[in-house]
Amino acid sequence: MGTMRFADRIRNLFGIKSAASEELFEDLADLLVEGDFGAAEAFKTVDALQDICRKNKITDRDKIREALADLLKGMLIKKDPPVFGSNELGVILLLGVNGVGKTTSAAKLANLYRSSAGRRPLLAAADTFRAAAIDQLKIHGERLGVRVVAHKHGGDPAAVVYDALEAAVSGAGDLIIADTAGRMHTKSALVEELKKIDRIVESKSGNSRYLKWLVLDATTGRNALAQAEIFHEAVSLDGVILTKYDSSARGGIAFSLSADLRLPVLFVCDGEQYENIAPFDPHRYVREFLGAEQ
Ligand SMILES: Nc1nc2c(ncn2[C@@H]2O[C@H](COP(=O)(O)OP(=O)(O)OP(=O)(O)O)[C@@H](O)[C@H]2O)c(=O)[nH]1
Repeated sequence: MGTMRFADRIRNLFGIKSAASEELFEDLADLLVEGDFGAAEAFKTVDALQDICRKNKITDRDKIREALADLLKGMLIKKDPPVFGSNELGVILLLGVNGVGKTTSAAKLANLYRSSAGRRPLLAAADTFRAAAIDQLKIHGERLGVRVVAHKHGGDPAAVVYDALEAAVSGAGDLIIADTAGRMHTKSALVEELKKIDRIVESKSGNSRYLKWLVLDATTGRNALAQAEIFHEAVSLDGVILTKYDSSARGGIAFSLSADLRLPVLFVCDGEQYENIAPFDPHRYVREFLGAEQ
């Protein structure tokens, strides 16, 4: 992405004092591609922007930027995070490759839903492939005072979720947040395992509200979209959590997730602390993407 932050470059592009030219739109298309847009989508967006500018006789760069902001906002699927009913059991399966921040996000969600919605979360350590993942979730559980349902390393992850469901039904909690494996011996083994967990939760969750969220590292660019495609195809996702949004290397993956996969971003995480999670705010996301000052 070069040495200059993407947001700074976008800001520079619109900061030039001359009137808009064909070149501005060409540079913008290039920048959008660097900001995690697919090439086709970047050109489509810039074409639409040029149309709007022509129709409305907009030539001022500030006004073009405003039109772009509206266009980008319109691309994003807006979906509020779920509010669970008072007698409703929620089951959230967190998916994603290793290192994206799944375990941390599970802990953040447990903390958030407990403090803001009065839920009684249960963490389920369904990444049994990596011993450290189980330990890490247990540490979060101890720190937060949240019960962690775990089996031994190498155990059956579907059985862990099953146990968490039994525990919840017998009164131990009303929101299961399950951490799953991000890596196995092969990609197909991982996909098969996730499908199996999905089948079991689907069949055992009865009247509960079962949701599948993918955790994506906002700094991994188009690679994040490739991950989303694989997981979405395997288990049909309900939404995305974007992590590491505090990094300057973040791009605009939410646009492609909306445009290509019709997947909403539900939460954005911007740090390692439990409080560093917030519902996705399209307005703010677009502002920051376009290099607005914080
Ligand atoms: N800066 C920043 N760091 C984060 C964020 N979320 C998670 N991390 C860090 O990213 C690293 C990986 O997070 P984990 O939660 O262990 O990731 P995981 O996806 O569970 O990965 P595995 O346990 O390896 O499967 C940790 O050092 C986290 O503290 C975030 O929003 N911002």
